[in-house]
Amino acid sequence: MGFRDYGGMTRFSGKAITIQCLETNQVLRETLDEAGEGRVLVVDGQASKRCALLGDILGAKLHRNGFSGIIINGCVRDTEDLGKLPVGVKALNTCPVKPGKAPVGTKGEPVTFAGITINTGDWVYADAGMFS
Ligand SMILES: O=C([O-])CC(=O)C(=O)O
Ligand SMILES: [Mg+2]
Repeated sequence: MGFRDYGGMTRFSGKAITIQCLETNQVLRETLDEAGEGRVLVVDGQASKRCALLGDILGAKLHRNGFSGIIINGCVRDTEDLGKLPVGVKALNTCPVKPGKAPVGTKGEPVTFAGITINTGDWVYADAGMFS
């Protein structure tokens, strides 16, 4: 599936919180305002490479609010800054295009990509070999 590491940590773990969205990251933005409590965001962006769902600003919030990391079936941007954060960020690729802001998507529903289904509350253990 070709997931790559863009965060400062390649090993991270925590309880999953699942999101599905397509080329818009408003549901992700709102979720990042919660207390992370070591959780891992698992975002099914449906493998779109047309825009990035996370960049330096949301990445900083991910760290500040106490999430362990994020796994995105989609793209990120601002990767130089993401790499300085002590959180995990796995994504398919980079894309310079910003996402839409429409509040469209699901949160807390099971997501399926890379051949596995992840539910909110599942424990996720990520390392450098994950999904590669
Ligand atoms: O614009 C966005 O939503 C993504 C982004 O670049 C950031 O989080 O810095
Ligand atoms: Mg940015």
